[in-house]
Amino acid sequence: MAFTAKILLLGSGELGREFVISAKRLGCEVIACDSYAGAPAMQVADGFEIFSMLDAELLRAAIERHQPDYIVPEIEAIRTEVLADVEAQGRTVVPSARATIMTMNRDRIREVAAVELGLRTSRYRYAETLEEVLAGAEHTGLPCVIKPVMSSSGKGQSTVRSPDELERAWNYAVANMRGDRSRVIVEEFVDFDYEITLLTVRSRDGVSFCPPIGHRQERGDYQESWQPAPMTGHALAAAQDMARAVVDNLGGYGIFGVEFFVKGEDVIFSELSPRPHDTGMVTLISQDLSEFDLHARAILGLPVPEVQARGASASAVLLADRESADFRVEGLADALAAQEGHVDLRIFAKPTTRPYRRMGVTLALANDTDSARRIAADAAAKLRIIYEG
Ligand SMILES: Nc1ncnc2c1ncn2[C@@H]1O[C@H](COP(=O)(O)OP(=O)(O)OP(=O)(O)O)[C@@H](O)[C@H]1O
Ligand SMILES: NCC(=O)N[C@@H]1O[C@H](COP(=O)([O-])[O-])[C@@H](O)[C@H]1O
Ligand SMILES: [Mg+2]
Repeated sequence: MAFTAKILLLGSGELGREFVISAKRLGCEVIACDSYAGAPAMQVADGFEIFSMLDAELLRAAIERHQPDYIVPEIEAIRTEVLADVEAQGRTVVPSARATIMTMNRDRIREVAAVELGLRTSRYRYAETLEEVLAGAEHTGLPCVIKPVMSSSGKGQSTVRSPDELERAWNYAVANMRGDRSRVIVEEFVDFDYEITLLTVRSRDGVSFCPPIGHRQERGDYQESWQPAPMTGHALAAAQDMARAVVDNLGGYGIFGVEFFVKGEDVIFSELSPRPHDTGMVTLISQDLSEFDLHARAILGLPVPEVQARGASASAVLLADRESADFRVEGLADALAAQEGHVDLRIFAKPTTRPYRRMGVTLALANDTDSARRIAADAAAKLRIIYEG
């Protein structure tokens, strides 16, 4: 078959699945990798590989076997040294090996943003012992947020409000971190008015932005998102300037989800994903080209036109509440029968559930973001996970 390009996708969750669909529409061949069988992106890809992407030898072997034109990371937990090696040998890593290394480690990206680029961030300190955690909290003040430097989706993260909680937060972070570096970041708690993801595309046409996405998080994990997030022109311009500086520093082509906290007119850089962002699933309904379409176009070196927004939109998540390998999702007809606005959904068809695992998302398009949020949340509430075992 005459495919446009061959892509090795490292990580095959719900974000990967939508990316595969976008890439397939442009004629690509995609091999989806993850550590378990039946992952969402594997269900729609041309081929799949099941192995731990943290294992350098297995990762190298998969790259050798498939000889991809593009290596597209979809998760953070990847042996990024291998990506640096293969990039040095001439392979294309999306957006760049450097971007994957910097963003996998909170301390590295924080140094780029706060020190090298001088962007506004929360006050912070790193800590490798309980004593350093205590000193860090002295520096930031309380409340503070403690996170492993290697983690995502809020894993190992806690907010500390009184000094006697610091030890528990340190132990929790170390117990839930990824990788082998017992290192945390102690961050000043930012009492923000709202937080946003600014989807930023770096392509052959330069840097462009999607309208800002507002979102609400619980346990460090996203619950609902909406677009456009209302913000002043001044605050949006400040966020765009910071996002541009960061993505130009990281380099390469693709979409980035740049996260900010906003308080009044102050815009504070938080972190970013060098790939589609979970809160950006709202673009599946809100834009003519979704974040996944934009990622695919940018990677392939295709033109990236200005995004056409369809209107006020929102997404809301469907979460599991227990462990099961025998379950089904019901209520799709009820969820899609909203009387108002347009409603759509994605069911990820993951093979197992666990508490708080994201199993699906609802999408709504309405006259204003408040209505879109309400419609998306109502639709999500009509979806039910029926556990058989
Ligand atoms: N310093 C802070 N002050 C206030 N809230 C914070 C702070 N740091 C994190 N949070 C809250 O926790 C959420 C998750 O934090 P962060 O994005 O750093 O974690 P993450 O594990 O990388 O999440 P993801 O991988 O899903 O983006 C933020 O979106 C925000 O709601
Ligand atoms: N915030 C990062 C994020 O949303 N990542 C998305 O979740 C998947 C893992 O889900 P799982 O833990 O349910 O397998 C990842 O593969 C990616 O699609
Ligand atoms: Mg985040």
